[in-house]
Amino acid sequence: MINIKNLNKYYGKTKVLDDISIDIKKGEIFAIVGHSGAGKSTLLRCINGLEEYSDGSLKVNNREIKSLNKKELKEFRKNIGMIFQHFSLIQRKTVYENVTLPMQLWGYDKSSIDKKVKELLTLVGLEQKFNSYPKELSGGQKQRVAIARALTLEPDILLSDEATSALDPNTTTSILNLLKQINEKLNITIVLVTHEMDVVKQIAQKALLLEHGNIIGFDDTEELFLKPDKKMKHFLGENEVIPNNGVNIKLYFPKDNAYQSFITKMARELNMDFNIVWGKLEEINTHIVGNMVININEEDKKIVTDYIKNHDIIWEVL
Ligand SMILES: Nc1ncnc2c1ncn2[C@@H]1O[C@H](COP(=O)(O)OP(=O)(O)OP(=O)(O)O)[C@@H](O)[C@H]1O
Repeated sequence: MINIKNLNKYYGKTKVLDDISIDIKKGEIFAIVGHSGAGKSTLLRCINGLEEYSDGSLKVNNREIKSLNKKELKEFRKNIGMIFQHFSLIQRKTVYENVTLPMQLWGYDKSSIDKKVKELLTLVGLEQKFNSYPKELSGGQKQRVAIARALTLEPDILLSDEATSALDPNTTTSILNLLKQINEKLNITIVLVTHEMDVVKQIAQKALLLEHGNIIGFDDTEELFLKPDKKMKHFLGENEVIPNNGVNIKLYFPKDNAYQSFITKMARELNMDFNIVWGKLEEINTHIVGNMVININEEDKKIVTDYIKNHDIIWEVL
């Protein structure tokens, strides 16, 4: 659905996107992640045609964005909804009026606007707030209004630029659940920009990690977090503290495997005690994944690694 190949983007002489190649499939929830200044918003703006790109290709539904003329671009953007960190609502208009705006601009008739707006405000759980003004709403409710407004023109794609960054953790989760529901119910592809790893873990099926405009990771979310490579670990600022003596073996528990009592079974069958020196279990994209580091004596290395090799476990000696 969105195919990006060897995309470069400069501001003046500064390269802010460097050789980006990714494919985003229809119906996917895709996260673009990175620290401040990584180029996330720039990439998002290239996808909706708000920003020109220097070279490379960016196709949405098989159409090259940079070859669209003004009129085609306007039509193209109709197919893309967008939500922002600070909601971008008009303060002097009611919730209902805010949501009607895109349809009014496109000249829809009053009765279809009314039908659509009521339907969407119900979908986002704001049927009691039609006549409220933005200042009377909580942050989460404001984002719900913005989501309803972004869906009025029935887009295929919803772009979210840090849409939960101004919200507390519980409200963030409720907005992410709403986005998931929209993705499933309306089959809308969602591309979200965020600097929050928790957001990625909660919602994204696939993620792109950007650093200074370069791709440093691009994979299924579980894979990225389950077995992070050196760059990813550095990115997450995460390092296990492990003993200097003996042998440290790291075991990875992929989804659906995390609760298996592998370590206790191994201890029993090998009649050996292990020191568990580091471990983590977490929920990523509704699956539990995790890893654990055990410390063993040097002389037990062969018997333990032989045992692990005979089981369906991802592992490494650190
Ligand atoms: N209009 C512009 N003109 C010149 N430089 C720009 C412009 N917009 C962004 N940049 C630069 O491009 C780089 C990427 O910016 P971008 O906003 O895409 O990063 P980001 O990852 O979204 O960061 P943040 O999370 O802080 O919004 C930064 O170095 C920024 O200073």
